[in-house]
Amino acid sequence: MNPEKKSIELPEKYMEKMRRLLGETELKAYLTCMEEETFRGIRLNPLKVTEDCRAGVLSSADARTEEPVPWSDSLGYYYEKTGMPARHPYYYGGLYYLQEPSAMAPGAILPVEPGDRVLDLCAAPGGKSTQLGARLAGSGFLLSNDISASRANGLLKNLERFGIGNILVSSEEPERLLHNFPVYFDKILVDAPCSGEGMFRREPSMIRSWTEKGPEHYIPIQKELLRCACGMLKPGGMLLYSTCTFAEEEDEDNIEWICEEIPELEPVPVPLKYGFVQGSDGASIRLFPWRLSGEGHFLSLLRKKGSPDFDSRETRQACSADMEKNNRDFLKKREELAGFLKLVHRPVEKEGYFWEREGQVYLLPIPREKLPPIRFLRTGLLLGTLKKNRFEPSQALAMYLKKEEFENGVDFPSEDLRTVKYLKGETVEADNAVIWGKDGWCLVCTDGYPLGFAKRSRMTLKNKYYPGWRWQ
Ligand SMILES: C[S@@+](CC[C@H](N)C(=O)[O-])C[C@H]1O[C@@H](n2cnc3c(N)ncnc32)[C@H](O)[C@@H]1O
Repeated sequence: MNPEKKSIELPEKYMEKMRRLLGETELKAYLTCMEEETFRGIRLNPLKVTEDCRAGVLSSADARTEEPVPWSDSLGYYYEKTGMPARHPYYYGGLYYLQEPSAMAPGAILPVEPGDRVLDLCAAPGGKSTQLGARLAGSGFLLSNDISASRANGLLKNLERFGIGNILVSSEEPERLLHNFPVYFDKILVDAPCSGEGMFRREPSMIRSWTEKGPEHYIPIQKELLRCACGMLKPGGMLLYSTCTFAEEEDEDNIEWICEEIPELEPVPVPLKYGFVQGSDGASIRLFPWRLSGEGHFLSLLRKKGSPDFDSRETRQACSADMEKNNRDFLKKREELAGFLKLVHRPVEKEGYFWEREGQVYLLPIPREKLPPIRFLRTGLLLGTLKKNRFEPSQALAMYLKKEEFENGVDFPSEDLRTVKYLKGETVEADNAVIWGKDGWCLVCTDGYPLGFAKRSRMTLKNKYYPGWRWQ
């Protein structure tokens, strides 16, 4: 499958460890596979890609349709080294995310359901958050956090590009999150920073950083992440801990430690399918690159004993009455927004709470009073900005909508040069074959998938695509 050979030198200390973990035969298989080409994958966005257009999207993304990533909920596909899925307008339309195939497992195995409160504690750049957010299908919400503010910016862009509106994005210390969200979440992912042993083939620079900062550097960080995350988990809730390292001291040993610290936690065995290898605790799993088509990951699923609260239906009914009142009052005060929403053929006023801060209007997934004082990069879906007597819609709103959900639009074929021109920020001219509606705000699409907004005057489209999102 991977004919190209490459040579990777591994530190002796690491080799000894792997020999102990694997034994001679498996070690040989490991070393052989380290000379082969790395696996590359894309994961489709189920919020945008329907069954009937799946084949077309995959072929545009240069993906191999005959071989889905087995553990990816039928959303992941492989592509060859020569493929360039990030150089297609569909990538800009949020139709898929580029993700190493083994990294698709945690987001597929954590059993997220619509309506859940989900926390992704170490979320940037958003591979797993985009997956978890899509699984919520617009109901419940996802708090995506990363301690690095610069990385969290990229995370936000990826979530917005995927069209996920029910998000909170923060850049906070886990301890501070714990203080503000004790015993709060139904599902939590801790995709911890680690020594990265599973990434050595894909990113050989990780080998050097392993010799400088090996497992010992990461263990205390991982324990702290687990301690805080478990404190935020509700009884009956599930937590998935994952790393991209094979080191037992960062993997099973941490799980054993947290289960001793918090006796209400119990490991939930992950089914041994697809070539997964059982961890030494009998419940967790490893993905090894010589056993399956992926680079390497460790996963452990934990459950907090006790029953989930069953008041959620009542709470939701009360919430929807509050939401209606909040939004009615808001629209009375903000006629510019009310006027703009006449162009939107989707009941956004039933999908969250309108809230304004410094001229920006958001659709919050939870009432404003429930937002704790933490460092948010984003609170819900940014709908747009209130200017003097007018409302300017955001890029995030364009990505949230479907083509038919906006009154005025233009739809360029993806191979039409005007599509890339639009993505580069240029003014483009439309024609009668591709445009509908009237002058004013216009949703620019490609093959039926929204890319952003433009301001239309006759056939001229003044570009409103965000500069930070442009085609490079
Ligand atoms: C393995 S990466 C996460 C990858 C991400 N889950 C994805 O799928 O795209 C680990 C992340 O943890 C973040 N991180 C490191 N220490 C942290 C801490 N104490 N709290 C929160 N995030 C942390 C890093 O900035 C890094 O982005």
